[in-house]
Amino acid sequence: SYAIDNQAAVNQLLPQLQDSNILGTIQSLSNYQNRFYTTSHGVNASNWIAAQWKQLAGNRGDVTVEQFAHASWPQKSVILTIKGTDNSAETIVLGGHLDSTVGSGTGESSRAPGADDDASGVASLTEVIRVLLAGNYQPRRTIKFMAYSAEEVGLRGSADIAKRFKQQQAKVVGALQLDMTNYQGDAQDIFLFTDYTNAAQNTFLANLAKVYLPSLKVGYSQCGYACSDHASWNAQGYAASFPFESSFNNSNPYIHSRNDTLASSGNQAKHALKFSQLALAYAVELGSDGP
Ligand SMILES: N[C@H](Cc1ccc(I)cc1)C(=O)NO
Ligand SMILES: [Zn+2]
Ligand SMILES: [Zn+2]
Repeated sequence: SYAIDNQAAVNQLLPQLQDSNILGTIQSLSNYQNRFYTTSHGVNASNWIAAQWKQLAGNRGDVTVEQFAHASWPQKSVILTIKGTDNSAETIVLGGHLDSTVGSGTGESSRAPGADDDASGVASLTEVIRVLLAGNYQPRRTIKFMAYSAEEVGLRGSADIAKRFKQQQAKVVGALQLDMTNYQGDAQDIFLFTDYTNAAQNTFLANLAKVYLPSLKVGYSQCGYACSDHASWNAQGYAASFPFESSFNNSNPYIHSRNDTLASSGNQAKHALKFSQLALAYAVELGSDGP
């Protein structure tokens, strides 16, 4: 059940989320020449995220960081796990993709900053990790944060991982995807996508926004195709959701080009902060449910 019954914990943690940290992470990630799944820069960016998340993990015994190696390309996905206390068999997944592209023909020397697509999503998630761990939050369910490789070439990193989880009969209660969180194309703040997602979980997210983020306007939209990694979890029968920065018609025109920079999103991360807030509420409300 999608009960909203952890106001104390969520309201204590929400104010600690800071857009300045999100901005810094987007800047660092978009400084790589590109983060394409087959280049040295792409491999380095994955290693940088793993190092950042390891730093945030500190010496918490219930937190591990691993890199998930993919068989046929060099860029690894990154997974941070906060092991649950008394309901650790049930897992919540929050993801974004770490790779970037400027379309077909992207190679070693291509300039693909990918600030919005999807450094913004990885940065939004990294700030949630920082606050959960700094606040010494201990979930009852296991929470996994994932930075996927090779999303731009067919959701390949998340497909590998979701298939592995299904093979292992993992009990994934829900998966949330953050892909493009920082370009505000519309007056509304957050758009919940209704295709390749789970309707009940989408309603839960809309309710979380109503309770915890009452000043935010929530809209709905569709991609019309499997447009990000939520579709990999959906394909394996898991409940997936995809809160997005804008409506389909007003989406960021700069993506998949060298102009997908922080400057194209107004040199700010205030829009991305909203997604950290929603993701934190989602992680704590779902993460705090017992067996
Ligand atoms: N196609 C997706 C981006 C994307 C997703 C939704 C909408 I609406 C517009 C654009 C992509 O490139 N993900 O990396
Ligand atoms: Zn993307
Ligand atoms: Zn993309």
